[in-house]
Amino acid sequence: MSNTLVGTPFPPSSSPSLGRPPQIVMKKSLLPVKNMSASEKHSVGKEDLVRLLKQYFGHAEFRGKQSEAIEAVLAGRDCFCLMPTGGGKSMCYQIPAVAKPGIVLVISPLIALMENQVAALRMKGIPAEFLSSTQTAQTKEKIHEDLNSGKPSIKLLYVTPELVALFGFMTKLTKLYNRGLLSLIAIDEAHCISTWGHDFRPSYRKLSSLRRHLPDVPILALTATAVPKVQKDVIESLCLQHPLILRASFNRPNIFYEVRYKDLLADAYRDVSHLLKSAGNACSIVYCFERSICDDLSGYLCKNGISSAAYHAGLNSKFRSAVVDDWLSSRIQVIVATVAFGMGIDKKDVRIVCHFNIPKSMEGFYQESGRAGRDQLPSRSVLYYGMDDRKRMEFILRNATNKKSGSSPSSNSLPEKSLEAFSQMVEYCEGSSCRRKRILDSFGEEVPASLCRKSCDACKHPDLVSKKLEDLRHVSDSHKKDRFFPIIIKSSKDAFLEGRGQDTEFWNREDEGSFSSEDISDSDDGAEVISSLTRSKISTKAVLDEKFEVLQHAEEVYYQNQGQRKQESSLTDKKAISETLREASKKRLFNALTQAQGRLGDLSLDFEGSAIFLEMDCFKKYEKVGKTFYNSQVAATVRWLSSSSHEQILDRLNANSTTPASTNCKADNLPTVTPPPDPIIQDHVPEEASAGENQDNINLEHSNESVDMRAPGEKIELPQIPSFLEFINQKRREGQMGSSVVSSQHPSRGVQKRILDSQKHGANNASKRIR
Ligand SMILES: Nc1ncnc2c1ncn2[C@@H]1O[C@H](COP(=O)(O)OP(=O)(O)OP(=O)(O)O)[C@@H](O)[C@H]1O
Ligand SMILES: [Mg+2]
Repeated sequence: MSNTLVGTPFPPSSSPSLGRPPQIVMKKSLLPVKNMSASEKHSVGKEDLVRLLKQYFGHAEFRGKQSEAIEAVLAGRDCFCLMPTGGGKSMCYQIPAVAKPGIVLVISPLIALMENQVAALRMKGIPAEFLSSTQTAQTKEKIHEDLNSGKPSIKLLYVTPELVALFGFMTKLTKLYNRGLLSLIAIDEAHCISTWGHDFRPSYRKLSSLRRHLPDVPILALTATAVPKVQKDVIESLCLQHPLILRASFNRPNIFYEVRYKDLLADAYRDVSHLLKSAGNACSIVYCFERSICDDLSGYLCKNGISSAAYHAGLNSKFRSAVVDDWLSSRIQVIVATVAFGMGIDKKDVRIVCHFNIPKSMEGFYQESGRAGRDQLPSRSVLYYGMDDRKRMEFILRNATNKKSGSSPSSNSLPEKSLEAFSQMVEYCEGSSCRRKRILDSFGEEVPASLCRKSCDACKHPDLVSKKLEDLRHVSDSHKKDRFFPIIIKSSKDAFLEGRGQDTEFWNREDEGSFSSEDISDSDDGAEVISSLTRSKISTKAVLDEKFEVLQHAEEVYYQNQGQRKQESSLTDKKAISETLREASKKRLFNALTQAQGRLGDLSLDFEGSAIFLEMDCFKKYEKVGKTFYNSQVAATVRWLSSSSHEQILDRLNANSTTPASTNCKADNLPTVTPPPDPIIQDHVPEEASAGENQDNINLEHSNESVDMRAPGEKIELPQIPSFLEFINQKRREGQMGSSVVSSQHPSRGVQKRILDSQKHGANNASKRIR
């Protein structure tokens, strides 16, 4: 064994606890890296490395390009390592950590990922630590103490890119570097640095300063998903110098690829349930693009005897951790998740990865489906393709603003880039050729179709797949003719415009962390994309909404300052509109539509889509106000459906559609009728009021919508929005008059009432019924 090989410095510990590095007995003193000669750097022989692999990790030999990568970095060379999901990239920096003196700095995007790896390493007796805001000050202090000591015991230090960007931490790293203690910088999931990648994280961009601050330390960039453009971007951004570029094949021969067509299935949920049941108790992941679908589908699976749980960023972190623990330890079989789940999860026996909605890019799809079969045993990837999902995704990608791409010069064409990437997924689903070849082609890997060996549906059952695609085309054609398409498109669009897109996490992996700006990326945030989209597209309504929001916020701050924080938060909870309530409302509206169909004859409607749309309408108006108003609005809509005419219903559904599709479909044939009013808050309206009688109604949230619907010349004055000062002064006056208690219990109603009052005076003809 060579002199520089660390040997067996870490006696394996059976139960090392996090935050307490195991006692380390160093056989040799650590030599500062900078003091090593070039020949010494090369001196760790291949047999030594295999020995360490066996000793610490129990593996007999290196896989793929592992040994090349390890040898390169041990020789002090930069390396770009492209290996498939589950290919064993972590080993490329873990072996150097035990083979070489000094500390390996690992930059990793997720805290969960770091925690997992650190725990696993410590179980193997390798001193590893991570730094994040989730740790106690005491733990962090211990780590820093160790780093500052003469002979740090830590061999691998995991940190987030956000931490590296902090001046204070960079200073610490520079000190370690100057003492010759930094042996390697490993950047995991390195594709996150590129705006061309599917998972861009602005914080990764800041890693470009590493080379400047720590010039002599070799950098190892690792990823499973980098198309040539991304590869170039990563290498340039990290300033890698003459890196060794290692590319292992992306082929995952043990995964069978299949596409199922939702539009040809009677019930997609039932199909998923059958699929999972057919695999016995196999461990599986189902990816959905919305939180509500995760909840809903998981509930359905549970009802059908499959142990499953939902996982998404809308659940609190304790609950999510419990779900992951249960799933990792096989207490639950299926995890139904958004893309917030999975990066870095190393569960070997996942047998099925199912995409219930089409992913936004081939890279994402490859990475997610690649979580199947990490043990190299036969596994399946099943993608459920639906035309509505496709349209929805296209709409979202087209409208995603460039904000996400930060200040990168190449950021101007983000929507085009995204759409281009998405088109590969559509081709994957709608094509009849080998799925495996399509995946590999998209990564620039040219392979013959024979490589597949009938391990995708297109190669195994070519006639069946062709037949399905033919059927799909028929359905698609008749869909265009018969279905009330605008509703679906409108509802999905509105979901985004009105902020519901926060439930959609296709781009939003890192919100899994949700700890602090140090730990997660701060600008790659779906909500931001949505809000800028909202601003640009519905500016008129947004002006009113925004003011209302500012007032609400001011009011909240005011009361918080008055020491009423507790009362306020319990009020917020009470006002919250839960997903369960929303689902129940959809069902009510669906039933009302069915009854309207019974009353009026053929409505030619997609009832489910229409119910979703109407519910969304109620939700978007009253999301911020609370569930009482929302419930009233749903009830009013149900009543309105029970008394409206055929034309009024169609008109209401169609009038709100602004997509081009609306002009292609039924809208053209509809008679021009006076648009019916939106059903509005009718708490104060007699039950028997007809839709026609509601015409004069106006309410706060859609007063400007109502203006649009009126005949030209019929003007409605918008309510006066009080200034912040006016608002606060009035609150004070109310307080002096003893009315603050009432207002504080319903702060937003307080504002609302005043606006409604001014509306009453200002728009006489429009506000008759409000009180
Ligand atoms: N040489 C090897 N022989 C056998 N198993 C190995 C070898 N190297 C790594 N593994 C195992 O392969 C699994 C995947 O390793 P790892 O998590 O490093 O993959 P990865 O390439 O980082 O995947 P991902 O892209 O999903 O993060 C681990 O369970 C690891 O123990
Ligand atoms: Mg990995």
